[in-house]
Amino acid sequence: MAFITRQNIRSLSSSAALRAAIKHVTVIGGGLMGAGIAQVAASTGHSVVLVDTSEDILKKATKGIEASLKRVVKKKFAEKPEDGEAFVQKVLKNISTSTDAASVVQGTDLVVEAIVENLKVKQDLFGALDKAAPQHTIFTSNTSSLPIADIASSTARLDRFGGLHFFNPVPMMKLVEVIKAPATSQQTFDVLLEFSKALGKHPVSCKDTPGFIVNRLLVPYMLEAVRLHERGHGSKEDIDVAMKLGAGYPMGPFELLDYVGLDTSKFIIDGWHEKDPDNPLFAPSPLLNKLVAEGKLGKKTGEGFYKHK
Ligand SMILES: CCCCCCCCCCCCC[C@H](O)CC(=O)SCCNC(=O)CCNC(=O)[C@H](O)C(C)(C)COP(=O)(O)OP(=O)(O)OC[C@H]1O[C@@H](n2cnc3c(N)ncnc32)[C@H](O)[C@@H]1OP(=O)(O)O
Ligand SMILES: NC(=O)c1ccc[n+]([C@@H]2O[C@H](COP(=O)([O-])OP(=O)(O)OC[C@H]3O[C@@H](n4cnc5c(N)ncnc54)[C@H](O)[C@@H]3O)[C@@H](O)[C@H]2O)c1
Repeated sequence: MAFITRQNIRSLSSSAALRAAIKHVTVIGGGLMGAGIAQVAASTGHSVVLVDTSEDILKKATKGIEASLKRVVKKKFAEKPEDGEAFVQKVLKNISTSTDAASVVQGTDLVVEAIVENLKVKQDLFGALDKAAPQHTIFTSNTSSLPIADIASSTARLDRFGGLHFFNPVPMMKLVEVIKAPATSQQTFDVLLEFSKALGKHPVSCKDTPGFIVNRLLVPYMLEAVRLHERGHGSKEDIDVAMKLGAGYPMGPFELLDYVGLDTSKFIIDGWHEKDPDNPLFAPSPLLNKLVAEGKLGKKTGEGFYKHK
């Protein structure tokens, strides 16, 4: 047991205060990431409103959350399945849904945006929310590849705007990249670090630099895997097996692309190509473009590089 000193009483109470700052969370976008973020926030006692553009999408998201929670409790409450079912119901009660973002943010402490990876669409959303949300509300984006400062520029709350980059699948992946843009205040950043810990995640501090930490390293690897296959130097199956058995990765690059979504992957790479058109690393991939044009977006549509049941 640690000695209780004046200093650690002070730091305990300040971290408790930072945690208490976030009770009501609005998650915008009920796709792969937004549903996972809503699930984890609700599982850790936050009151969550999940927002998307239609009731049908929200119903599908809620069903997905329930299925994922059942997988989580199967292990966690293996000895007492009835407690597991009670936990699932309690978590679901913490989540409500809406198609009207501007009205729900009026009662929220934190907005986590997880909509399509498009700068203009994100800026339009935050521009509208900035007028509706109270002064104290912190805005965050789960963007994979866009500068937080560019997204925040459509608002007048640059000091209360940061990045919270979660990883897919959110209920299983322990990391959150917490991004401090140049204008993000230290207090906002500290609240976001504490919020990530309150979710049971491990936060790392990132600057607002391209790809933050993980994607700055992961994207070039994924790009090279696709190029290697396009050059005819390896089948996608062999490349995937090689990286799993040779490098110890849980998924090969093509399996991971299907898991992330080929539309999202294309948004990321097209955005970087637009910013840096002479960089051959970011040149478009004919194979990726063809699959997206055919509506083969990966696991979420049943087919991408592979067929999924
Ligand atoms: C040239 C142009 C090319 C374009 C390239 C562009 C590249 C751009 C791509 C970059 C994308 C970046 C995206 C983003 O910004 C950052 C990311 O998120 S990157 C993705 C990070 N994620 C990973 O790397 C995942 C790797 N995979 C895994 O860790 C595991 O495979 C898995 C997903 C955890 C699944 O585990 P498995 O053992 O394989 O499979 P199981 O099904 O047995 O699951 C194990 C265990 O986990 C439980 N579980 C799995 N999923 C969920 C869930 N959603 N909810 C709840 N529980 C889940 C499952 O029940 C099992 O539990 P157990 O049975 O053990 O109790
Ligand atoms: N897929 C991944 O592995 C992954 C991982 C980390 C971060 N991200 C990032 O998270 C964000 C979302 O990715 P995703 O994979 O969940 O995408 P997704 O396509 O699965 O979901 C996006 C959701 O946003 C909704 N949406 C779009 N515009 C909206 C608006 N204006 N208002 C409300 N809802 C709107 C869509 O209807 C859709 O349900 C992107 O910025 C992406 O780069 C993705």
